[in-house]
Amino acid sequence: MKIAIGSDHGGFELKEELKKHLEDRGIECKDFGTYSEDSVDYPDFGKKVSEAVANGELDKGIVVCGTGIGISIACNKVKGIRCALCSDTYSAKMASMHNNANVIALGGRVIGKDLAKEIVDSYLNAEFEGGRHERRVNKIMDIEK
Ligand SMILES: O=C(CO)[C@H](O)[C@H](O)COP(=O)(O)O
Repeated sequence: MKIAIGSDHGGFELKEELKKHLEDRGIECKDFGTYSEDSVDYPDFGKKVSEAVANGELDKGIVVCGTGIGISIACNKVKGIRCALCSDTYSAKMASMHNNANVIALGGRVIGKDLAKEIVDSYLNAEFEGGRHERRVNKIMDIEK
């Protein structure tokens, strides 16, 4: 599995932590920036990560801004993206099992790094259940048409 990862300045520190965590787990990452704590605009990075997932270059995405809210909104504007803002491990697991989320967003100013790593692991370790959830996800995707 290959992961696209990106953040703004508010999520930079957590993004770096998560990148290291994924690499330690042997999961390949492509970092779409930002690459410092200099102030930037989160839609630019949500768009880059989401386009890479939507076009199939990478399998899933992880995005971080200060709250996770702005970057998740931006990601969900990209066709084919289902981005879930997660602040707990149960939601992260369900984002995968029920919603087939292909990107998760985290708030670098909201959650600590250890919880963030557990959230990422819960998301990546879970699989989409399909069945009734597939029908509902298809209805979400139909809204884009
Ligand atoms: O959380 C965010 C968007 O939802 C941003 O990271 C936050 O708005 C950036 O704020 P500032 O420019 O004051 O650092």
